[in-house]
Amino acid sequence: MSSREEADHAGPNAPLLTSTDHHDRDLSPDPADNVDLAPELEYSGGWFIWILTISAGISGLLFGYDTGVISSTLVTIGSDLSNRPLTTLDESLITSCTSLFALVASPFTGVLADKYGRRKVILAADALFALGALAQAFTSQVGGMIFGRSIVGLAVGSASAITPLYISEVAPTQARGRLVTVLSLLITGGQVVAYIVGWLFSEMPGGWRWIVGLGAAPAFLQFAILIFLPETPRWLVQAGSEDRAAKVLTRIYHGCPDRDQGVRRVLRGIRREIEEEAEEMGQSEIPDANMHWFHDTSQRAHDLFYVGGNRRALTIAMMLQGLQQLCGFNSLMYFSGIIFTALSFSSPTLTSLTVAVTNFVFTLFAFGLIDKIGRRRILLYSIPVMILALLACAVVFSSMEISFEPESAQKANPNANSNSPLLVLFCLAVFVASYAFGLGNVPWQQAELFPLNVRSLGSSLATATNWGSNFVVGLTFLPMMRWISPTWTFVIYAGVCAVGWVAVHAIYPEMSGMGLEDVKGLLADGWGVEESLRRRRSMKHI
Ligand SMILES: O[C@H]1[C@H](O)[C@@H](O)[C@H](O)[C@@H](O)[C@H]1O
Repeated sequence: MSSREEADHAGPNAPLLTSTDHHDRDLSPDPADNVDLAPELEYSGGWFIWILTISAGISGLLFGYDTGVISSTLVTIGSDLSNRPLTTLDESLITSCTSLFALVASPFTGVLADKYGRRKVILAADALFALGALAQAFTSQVGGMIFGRSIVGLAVGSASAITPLYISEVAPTQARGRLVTVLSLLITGGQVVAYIVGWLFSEMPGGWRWIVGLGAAPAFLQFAILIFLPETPRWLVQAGSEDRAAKVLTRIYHGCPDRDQGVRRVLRGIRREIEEEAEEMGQSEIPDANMHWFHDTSQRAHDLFYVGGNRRALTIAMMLQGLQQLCGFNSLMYFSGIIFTALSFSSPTLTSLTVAVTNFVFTLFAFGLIDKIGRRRILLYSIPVMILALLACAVVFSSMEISFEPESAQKANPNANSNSPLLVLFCLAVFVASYAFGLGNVPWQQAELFPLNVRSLGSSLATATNWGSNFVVGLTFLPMMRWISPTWTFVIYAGVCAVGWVAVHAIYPEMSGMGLEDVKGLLADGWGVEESLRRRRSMKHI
């Protein structure tokens, strides 16, 4: 038996740790705490973890719906707002205010999630989702629409920072990748639903009010369910409620043959992390989250930027999130209607649906394979396919006469009898499929990179990078298509992906199969790439 197995066999019937245990504890290393060496339990969770994941994941559905709904909304509003057709400025403001406010909300989310808990932040985001949806549905002014979309932006920003973190913190290690990918499935599923709803209501007078207003329904549903669901065990221990954390873990590991062992192992890992943090801060007790809140927040920010391992985690998470957006994927999400109109497809909205559906279907493949293939490998395999697809698109575009000037939509199509539009569609579908398989979901695994004390702050800054880059792409795509040509626009996106591949290869370690509490050691003295690959190889041999 390995030392680690012995540690966890400290007795399956030994009582679970209680909130008072840590006061009697000596901080010197205890062999039973040696979680680094222990094999992870082969347990990927029962029904309870699925309920938690799907309930929290409804935020993803809302995020997808509210970002996917914009293209059909814009084309169906007509003159319903402010008694005039929308100007180009109105359209840009209505589209980009959501990403901008998401960018504003995400950094604060981390601070609030540490103080009030992860669950309360999700509930607050629900209230904002519902308010924003209703404000849009009942407005008669362009300004009201921008207000509603901005409120939705605050909701999307906080939900996208907090939900992956909640799921990572409740998930058993062996299923963490898949469970966080459920969130990506719900985001991309929400985008498909948005496209379908948009298409169904587009002919109805005032149908756009239903399109945007329907976004309130899942928010009410999630609010009702989440009230009954627990806070994450990690946050509970940090807040001094170890008894409650043990209860939640016992439910999570309910069907596991070694349930008590699993619960003890996770609790030990969390406590060890908190104790190390306390030691580093020169304290002898676990910090009380309420009393030391202000001090903790500035300490966390300091730790995030000045502790090497945390800074490395932040660099990786921000790099991945920036890459996810700067590869240009969302230009298809937001402007595929315009692209397919310029390519003279007879039904641009229906053609756009292929983008959303491909995105969803390949996220489904990622869901099935991510824990087997591993996060790093899935990216190293899929990014080159994205590059080839983008370059192929650029080549086809260079052989076409195509214009993205607004007035060109009315002109005769010079490519009417060529196969080029179909070829572009095919290349875009390959690009979307490879994106969905890797970059579309792996960056949302971000929470696992950070140790507990800086997890929510780090995750929210990485999420802010996502929204900042999303905003840049949304703002620059059409001008780039017009001014430097579609060919060069796609070559630039391919270049971003190539740089991203090199960065992933150099600094992103393999996180699959690692406990959340083991990550700190991995990034402590370097990027940990070799070490992580060694661990993964040896895990496969256990
Ligand atoms: O993970 C999601 C998903 O890939 C969506 O399709 C995309 O629109 C989002 O920007 C991204 O964060």
